[in-house]
Amino acid sequence: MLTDDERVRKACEITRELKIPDEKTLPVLKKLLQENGENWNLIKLDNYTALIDAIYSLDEEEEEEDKKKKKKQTETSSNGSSRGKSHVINVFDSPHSAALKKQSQGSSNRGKSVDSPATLKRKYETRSAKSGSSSEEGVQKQSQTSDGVRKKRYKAIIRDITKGSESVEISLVDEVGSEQVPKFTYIPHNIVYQNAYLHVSLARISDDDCCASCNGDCLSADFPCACARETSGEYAYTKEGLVREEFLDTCIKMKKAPDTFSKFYCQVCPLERDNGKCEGHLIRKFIKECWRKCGCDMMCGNRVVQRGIRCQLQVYFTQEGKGWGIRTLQDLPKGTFVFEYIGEILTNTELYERNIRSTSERHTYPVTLDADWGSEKDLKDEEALCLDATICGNVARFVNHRCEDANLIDIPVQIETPDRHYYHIAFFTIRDVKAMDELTWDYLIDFHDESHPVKAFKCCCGSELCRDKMPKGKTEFSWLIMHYGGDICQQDLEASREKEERLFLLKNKQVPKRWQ
Ligand SMILES: C[S@@+](CC[C@H](N)C(=O)[O-])C[C@H]1O[C@@H](n2cnc3c(N)ncnc32)[C@H](O)[C@@H]1O
Repeated sequence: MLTDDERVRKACEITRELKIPDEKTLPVLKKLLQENGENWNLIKLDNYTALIDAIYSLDEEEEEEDKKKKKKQTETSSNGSSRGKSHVINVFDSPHSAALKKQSQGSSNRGKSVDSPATLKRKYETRSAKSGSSSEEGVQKQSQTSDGVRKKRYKAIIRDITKGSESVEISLVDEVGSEQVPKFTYIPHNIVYQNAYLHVSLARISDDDCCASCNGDCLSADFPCACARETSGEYAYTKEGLVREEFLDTCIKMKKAPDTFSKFYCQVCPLERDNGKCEGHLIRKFIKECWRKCGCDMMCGNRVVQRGIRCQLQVYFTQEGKGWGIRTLQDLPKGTFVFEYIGEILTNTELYERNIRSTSERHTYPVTLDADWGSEKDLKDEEALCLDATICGNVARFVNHRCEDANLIDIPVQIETPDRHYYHIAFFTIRDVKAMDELTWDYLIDFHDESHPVKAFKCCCGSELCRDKMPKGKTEFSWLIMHYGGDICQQDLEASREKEERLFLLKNKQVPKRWQ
């Protein structure tokens, strides 16, 4: 662990490499630290991008001031003799004058006070999350006027895409430097678009569905409260705020080997508009958090998702052709809650109509809320719900797909209503994740499904088990075996229940000896 002095020294070493003197670095650094609640992680981010940007912004302003001064001098002298005018230009253009100018800038810096945090923030925040054309010009102009060094450095485009609506700031950076900033409105909570009907009311929460007599932290009580009943009498979370391993592993297994779990089949499926033939909806495991009628407090260990994002995250432009993605800026242990998928709550009909109207959107952002359709009678199109983060959403709208070995899983979470027609989609880490790793989710796309009305994107996930790279006609199972080797006989393949079990093991690289 470095001391503050060592951190400052390190920051100066970096800026000195860019020929920035310490007397310029230090006051800016001080202001940035004040502004960010002494958060060194943000300062160090992407090799001190925020710091370097703030220093350059200061330079830009000074250059601007210099230009104005020069202009004024020129104007004044043009009112006098023309010799005076050329003299001013010559002095500023000679090598000697450049050195003089540098010196005078240095001294003016020492005398000059650094911008207030608010101004620095404004400079650094070159655009708001909802971009307009003028801010886009700003980004382009920046790259045109940059010198060689500046072109290479990372450009932080948005300091906080959440616009202060989350308890952590989430920056957006573009290391490639050529991408348009995404256009969407950041919302930290789901919101009904128009027709969706959410059965949320206090009257629906019966005594059995809450823990009115609890106090403080339910996880510290001697016995699990009513809210743990949903998860077999044990809370889904540990005291450290992570999803319990056993619960998490069952959820993972459910995703990877769905055919070994119960499914609900609609008679006429709202998702299969054309032929209506239902492919089955998994009856998922839910987490149930304490809520309004419960007696515990907000810091109760059984309230994790509802407290919102706590991890340090960043949106960045991926190099592999996936567009924008999300990475973690800190190590995350297995079972950490990362974010919820937030968007507009639409009925299936509304989504369908929206999709018909939409012009060629490169990326898509809807997720169906079908984790417990089995608990209701057949749902109609105008009842079935989904979340669409295309226009309004949170950071989760940037989560990219990865085949088979993604590091996040979505788990349905019941919070304000026992009725699972509406619920929250929360993302947790499946394994330990290292700082700067991209956070990914397996969208479970079948890349070879030609009957699907929406053509899947060309997958660039980079996974060894990429299903898009799987040769056409190969079953997923044989593709995995091809990858890991093994002499599985046809009978093995046919033993379908076990097959799913084996698929799960193969995907987790736990291939039993006899199969290798
Ligand atoms: C929910 S968005 C994810 C954020 C998106 N990358 C962006 O720039 O806004 C889903 C879209 O991202 C792109 N995408 C996600 N994962 C991908 C992958 N593995 N390969 C290629 N494109 C991917 C696809 O265009 C997809 O429709």
